[in-house]
Amino acid sequence: MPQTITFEQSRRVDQVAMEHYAMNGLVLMENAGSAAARRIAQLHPGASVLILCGKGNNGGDGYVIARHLQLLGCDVHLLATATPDELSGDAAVNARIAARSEMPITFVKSVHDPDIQAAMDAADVIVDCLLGTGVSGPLRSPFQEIVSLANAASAVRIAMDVPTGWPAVQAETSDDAIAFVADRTLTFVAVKAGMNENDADRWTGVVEVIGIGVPKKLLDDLEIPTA
Ligand SMILES: NC(=O)C1=CN([C@@H]2O[C@H](COP(=O)(O)OP(=O)(O)OC[C@H]3O[C@@H](n4cnc5c(N)ncnc54)[C@H](O)[C@@H]3O)[C@@H](O)[C@H]2O)[C@H](O)CC1
Ligand SMILES: [K+]
Repeated sequence: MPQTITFEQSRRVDQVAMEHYAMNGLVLMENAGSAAARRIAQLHPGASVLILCGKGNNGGDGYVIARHLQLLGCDVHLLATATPDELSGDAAVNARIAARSEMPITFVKSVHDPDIQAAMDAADVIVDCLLGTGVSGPLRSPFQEIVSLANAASAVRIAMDVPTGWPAVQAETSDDAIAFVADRTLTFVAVKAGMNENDADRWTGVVEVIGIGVPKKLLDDLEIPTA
């Protein structure tokens, strides 16, 4: 049994769950986000949490996490790199729920917006939902700037699925590649390839696996460790 899975294998889990098992992507995102929120609230009860949301489903997870953290007694603030109308699919659904729930959301128009630094300074915990397994290459603006501001903040940093920018910085694809420096990474389904090699823990911190509720047979068939 492989102890880690590749990004491709992780995306395959999603695909098989939705295509072969007819699981709705919203169910997977809700399972992922609610389990992550429970773990974050357990680690940091009553914390003020800033959730950084990108444009894909990693960002979508962030809106689910925000909703469940509020229910678990945390103060949440969302920093969104896109408006709900700029999102698609499951991420757009959860971004709209967050907006209609009147959760505090700051939309990144300029990285020099003083509200961004203020939100970073006010946070006890910063959750990285900017980029997950859909990342390709070194971070493009404004992700680089947002990650740099987060890395300079005093908050505890938690990465969802993978630290944003880690694959590029691990591969050292360019000397200006940067990545989110997490104290802890909550990764979905299984530890990702490379997380237990070299000095990955410089960016991942402590790595924990979060299940997303797909059938055990699916994981067994894909030879993904379940315990
Ligand atoms: N089975 C599971 O593990 C589940 C995973 N979930 C989450 O979904 C993400 C993967 O979502 P996806 O939409 O495929 O990709 P991302 O959210 O990582 O981002 C894609 C988005 O970002 C842009 N982008 C790509 N590279 C860069 C870059 N270098 N700089 C800036 N922007 C970049 C790209 O254009 C897209 O717009 C997974 O990680 C999990 O968090 C499900 O939610 C639950 C089940
Ligand atoms: K991330």
